Amino acid sequence: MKPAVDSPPPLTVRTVPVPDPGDLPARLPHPDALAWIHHGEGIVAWGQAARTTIPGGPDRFTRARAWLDDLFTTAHIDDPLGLPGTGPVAFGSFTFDPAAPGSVLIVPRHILGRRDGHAWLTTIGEPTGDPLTLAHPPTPPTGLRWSDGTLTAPAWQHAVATAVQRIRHGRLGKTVLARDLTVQAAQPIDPRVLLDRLTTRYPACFTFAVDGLIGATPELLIRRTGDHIDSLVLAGTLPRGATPADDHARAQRLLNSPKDRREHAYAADMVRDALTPLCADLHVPHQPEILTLPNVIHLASPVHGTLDKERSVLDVLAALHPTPAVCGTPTGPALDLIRELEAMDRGRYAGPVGWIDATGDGEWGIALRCAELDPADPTRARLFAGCGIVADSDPAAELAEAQAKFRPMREALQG
Ligand SMILES: C=C(O[C@H]1C=CC=C(C(=O)O)[C@@H]1O)C(=O)O
Repeated sequence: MKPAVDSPPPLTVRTVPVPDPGDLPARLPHPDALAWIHHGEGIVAWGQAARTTIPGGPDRFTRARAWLDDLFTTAHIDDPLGLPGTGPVAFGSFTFDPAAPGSVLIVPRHILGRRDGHAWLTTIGEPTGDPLTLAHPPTPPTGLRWSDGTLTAPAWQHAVATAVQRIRHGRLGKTVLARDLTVQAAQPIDPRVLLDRLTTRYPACFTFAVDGLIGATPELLIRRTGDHIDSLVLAGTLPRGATPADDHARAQRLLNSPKDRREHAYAADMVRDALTPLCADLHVPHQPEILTLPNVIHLASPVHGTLDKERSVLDVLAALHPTPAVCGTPTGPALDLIRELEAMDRGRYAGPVGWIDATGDGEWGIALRCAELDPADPTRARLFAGCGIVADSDPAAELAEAQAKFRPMREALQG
């Protein structure tokens, strides 16, 4: 069965080179923004030429791919640049829980991109005047009121303590527990303000916006460029220190912490196991390195490989999600424990988020450090943060880590 879709007529797609557009979020003409930006480069987009929602189920990535193949293979494409992200593109965001509905793919009407000295504008369907002149300055959110989400901080610490007990006495090595916060603003929250603040403050992260899910994730799940793939596995975290010397000491502590190294190894090993059958060669470092962000320090393993045959970025993504960075090890029992102890619907938090073009190239992150606007009331949003839990995790330290992971989005909202 195919996903529930409108069946659009064949797409007409035209990509043209444009002068350097400068700051990408500043070019978005209205709040209904799509974005993927890293170190100031990437794509922003608006309008909808086609859209599908994908039900939960083990075949959801295959369904997504089938829908895109139909759309892109029948499209009339004029793309003199032929770069990753030129021609037609779909933005996507999948729910964390494979059984949950709510995953979405959107093919925008207008895509503005900048990469490696090239800039382009892609228009899908009939041109609608000059979309680059439509920008209106967005208004920052005001009157913010914060509340606990599903669990209070003490209740969440209790859930962490329960997870630790289950891990010590069961066959589970690791799980990942998240909590949510809610925020209420006086007016609808404009994603462009959040994108602007996140790209400025977290340039090394992948800043994204897809259908009201906005964030800046440091974790690259998979990038495909031709037959080359990259991934950045993260797990093991400390909040930033107060001084450079303190940061240095914390980085050493992280590298030498058996608890954090174990937490990281679960994630890196799973990514290696999932990618090995898809690759002609694969490099996963033996030791993690340190990634320092403005709010936290992570253990990080950059992974690179060459695919053994033609595979879309979605095929690779299907083999990876959910990794132990957001779920645990083994996957099934870890997922069951998350469903039981978090007592909330993660929605698209911790799911894959990114873009794919007609050649199968694309970049997908794990949707972390993010907020989801309430589709029924855009003055409201839910923020999420989670932590890997292993046998020797300390609930108070995990709470402090989660607070540090909320910071990018809290501050993007607060100014
Ligand atoms: C689940 C989150 O982070 C994951 C990614 C990096 C480090 C993590 C950790 O050290 O716990 C988490 O596995 C989150 O930010 O909500």
